[in-house]
Amino acid sequence: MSYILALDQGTTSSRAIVFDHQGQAVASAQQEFRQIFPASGWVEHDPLDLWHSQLATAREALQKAGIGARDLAGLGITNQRETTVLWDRKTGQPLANAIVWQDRRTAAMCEKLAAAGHAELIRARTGLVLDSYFSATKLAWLLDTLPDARQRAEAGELAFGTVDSWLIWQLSGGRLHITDVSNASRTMLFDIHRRVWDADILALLNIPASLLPEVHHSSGQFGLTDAEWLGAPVMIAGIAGDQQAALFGQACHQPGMAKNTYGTGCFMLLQTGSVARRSEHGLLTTVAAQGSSEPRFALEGSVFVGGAVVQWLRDGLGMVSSSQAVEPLAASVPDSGGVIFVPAFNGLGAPHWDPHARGGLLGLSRGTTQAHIARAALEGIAFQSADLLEAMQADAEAPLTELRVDGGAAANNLLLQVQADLLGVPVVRPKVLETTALGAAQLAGLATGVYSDIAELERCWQVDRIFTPAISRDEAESRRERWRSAVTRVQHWQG
Ligand SMILES: Nc1ncnc2c1ncn2[C@@H]1O[C@H](COP(=O)(O)OP(=O)(O)O)[C@@H](O)[C@H]1O
Ligand SMILES: O=P(O)(O)OC[C@H](O)CO
Repeated sequence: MSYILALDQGTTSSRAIVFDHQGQAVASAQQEFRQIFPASGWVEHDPLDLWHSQLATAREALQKAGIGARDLAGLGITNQRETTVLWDRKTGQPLANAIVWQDRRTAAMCEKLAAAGHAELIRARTGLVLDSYFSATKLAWLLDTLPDARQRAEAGELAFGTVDSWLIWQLSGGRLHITDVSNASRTMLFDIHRRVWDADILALLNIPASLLPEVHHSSGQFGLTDAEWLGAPVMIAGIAGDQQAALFGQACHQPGMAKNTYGTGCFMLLQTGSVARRSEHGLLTTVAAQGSSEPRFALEGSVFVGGAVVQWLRDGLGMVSSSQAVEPLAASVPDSGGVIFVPAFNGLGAPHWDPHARGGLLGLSRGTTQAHIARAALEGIAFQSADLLEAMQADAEAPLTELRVDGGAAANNLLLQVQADLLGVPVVRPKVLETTALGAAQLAGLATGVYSDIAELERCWQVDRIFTPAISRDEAESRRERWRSAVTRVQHWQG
């Protein structure tokens, strides 16, 4: 009974990992699913794809581990955040595709709200910048657009959830409609200080409260899955948004510790303990995963396109056959040959918050090759993260001494070396790169007695490799100046 199953429902794939009581991954499974791009700046997922791929990977991981559901002490769920699902409470069927966090269709709605003077209230209550990134305006858009949706919502027939809620609803056969504080804090509907859904913001967007899930801590015995899914009921004991789960799995429990995850996007989180610090530099205040009743907060910088730029080189341009192949290609040239790639495919997130920016490849010359573009793409990921760290350093009480990293693209050594060079602080990669799933497993393990306390989790975290800065600060600053100049050229591109 000392295994834990972590379900990690990410933007591009669903993963399931079985961890043992020492936090070692015993078996894992992964499935990619369809990305739907119905219009420029729109991104959707089919909620049933999310559920089916997640269930299939859970079954496969158990099978590979050679264990059954009865061997599990519990299950932890972590997920792409903000992505908005609306479904029928009676049939469990989604009313529409999920609107993905990257989707910008509600940018105009946000601009209207800002023009009407609501940004400050939203900032003060939710810790967030008024932006289409978050669930609130996506849900309002669904209610405005789908026939009868608002009326049916008012009649209590519909349920809203981020992906954690959606999966838990399915896993529990519709018995549980819940979420945790870290996911709730990304909806732009949640008062992070009082820890309740915010009645004023709900009224502003005309969202009926009956749609919303119950909010819990991130660790606890929340309820059992139906036996039919995994062969026996399993206790759902951990829930957290993927970035907060990664902060937890990276053992960034002490205020001042930070991690950056290089997945589809890049997400840098700084643990601020019990203090909900307000950023003066374009970052978000968010709720960290909560292992106990003590509230925990973080400062977050979110970049919309990180590893996704590599996926675009692979799938959009056919330049590489796999994401891994980008590293040798980029390393085949000593620098980007003056090319700067600003991957603002869906606008720019922190610290710029510009939904109208679009991607730009600047500094092309007749001598530019695929290798230069590949290198510029990796540098573009690192430059964006450097902008986040600069904002964080400006907001933080003490300078950061290291940055812990994880996520799919953190396997790329060249990217992490460029990152350390630009930041001027060591970049530290842990042995377990699946820190998101690990964090979810740890939250579930704390609630089910597999782990005794946070100190035990801190002892399990181990370094794989440290990347130390290898260029002068002057050199780093001059490269970043070129980057900043490129960013100004792609801002406000799409009217
Ligand atoms: N070796 C690599 N170099 C650069 N990018 C990579 C590499 N391996 C994976 N990626 C990128 O990382 C992303 C996948 O990371 P992952 O953490 O699985 O993302 P998510 O949780 O957002 O689905 C993809 O966008 C992929 O292109
Ligand atoms: O699926 P990921 O790992 O790219 O994470 C997505 C974030 O949660 C979006 O805020």
